[in-house]
Amino acid sequence: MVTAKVWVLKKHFEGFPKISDFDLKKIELPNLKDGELLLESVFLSVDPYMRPYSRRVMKEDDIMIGTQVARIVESKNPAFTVGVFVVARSGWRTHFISDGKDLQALPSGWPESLPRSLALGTIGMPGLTAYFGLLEVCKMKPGETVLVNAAAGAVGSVVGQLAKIGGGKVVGCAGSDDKVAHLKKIGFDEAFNYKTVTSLDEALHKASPDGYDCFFDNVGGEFASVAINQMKKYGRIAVCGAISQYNDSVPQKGPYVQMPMIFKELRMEGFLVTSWNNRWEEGLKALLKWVMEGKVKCHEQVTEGFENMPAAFIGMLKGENLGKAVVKV
Ligand SMILES: NC(=O)C1=CN([C@@H]2O[C@H](COP(=O)(O)OP(=O)(O)OC[C@H]3O[C@@H](n4cnc5c(N)ncnc54)[C@H](OP(=O)(O)O)[C@@H]3O)[C@@H](O)[C@H]2O)C=CC1
Ligand SMILES: CCCCC/C=C\CC(=O)/C=C/C=C/C=C/[C@@H](O)CCCC(=O)O
Repeated sequence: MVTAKVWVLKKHFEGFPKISDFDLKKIELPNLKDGELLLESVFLSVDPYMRPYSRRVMKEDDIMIGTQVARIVESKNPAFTVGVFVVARSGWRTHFISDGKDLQALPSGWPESLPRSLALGTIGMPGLTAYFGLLEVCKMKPGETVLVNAAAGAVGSVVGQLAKIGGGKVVGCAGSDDKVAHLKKIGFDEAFNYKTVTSLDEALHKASPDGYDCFFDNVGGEFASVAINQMKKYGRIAVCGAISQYNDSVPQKGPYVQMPMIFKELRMEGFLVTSWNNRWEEGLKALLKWVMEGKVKCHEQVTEGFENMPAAFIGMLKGENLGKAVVKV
């Protein structure tokens, strides 16, 4: 019998999640039946969506939702071999049993030298979010100017690099000077610390006096209200996330966007990366190629230890991560 450790949602979050909202439990796993696999989590993802989704899809005492890179340690399923690594959506667990149907193989051609944790970030769901959000929602064209916030994070850092590959000018903002320095290092044309500028409006104008063709919004709230006034005519806004609001007990007033939307004839479109599930293989193949060619640089914030999952999650929500936040078991 294998004993799995799991993190459950002890109490629904009120405002910012607290360590006391989580509970660490042990579960004795049964012996495998024919067709089943036993897997151990190697890397686990902590993502912003877990905060808003917890209220929508979880009840108290549920195991926290989430994805992991896991290794097959025992197999009674001829289609799966012990030692193989896969991406699973089994939540915050150290070990779990699967029938194989919910497992994704790493993209073919994954080199031994490439950290498998990237399958949770740049070459995974966040990277695909950047890929489809920029190419299919923003529909960025060469020579255009792209604005992205939370730019040093898992999604934003890929948006900026894909925009450069696509021949765009890229402006990014993030919440620390170290993150701003990182953005410039990975090729952003302009970058600023939104927490320290005296005026967001002036900072956005200085970074691109002609305005923005595409705005990849990860943050929402006040930032979106200011940024929309600097969109160029016929600009496109990809509403990817609203992390500035996830921890609000009372939702902020939405940005007043009607006037610029009308007079600039803007297109604003919300999207979920899961809407392109049938094209994830295409996206992952492209992202893996760009990473191997050195055109997309990857950065991870690795927290050691399964016991530190709540701290890693809370830290990410507070902006303590540079790059994709993952937990190494
Ligand atoms: N639509 C979709 O299908 C998907 C949407 N998303 C969304 O994309 C966004 C980025 O996700 P991801 O890249 O995984 O996360 P990140 O790796 O970017 O980490 C979250 C970052 O958000 C920033 N942040 C946190 N709170 C605030 C705030 N109040 N105001 C401004 N910035 C804040 C912090 O960076 P900083 O230092 O810049 O403050 C923090 O590091 C999220 O909104 C997420 O929900 C992600 C995946 C799929
Ligand atoms: C209050 C409404 C909030 C709506 C959307 C909030 C955030 C958008 C976002 O971050 C969406 C993320 C989508 C992630 C998809 C992840 C899947 O690959 C895996 C889901 C994990 C699981 O099923 O356990």
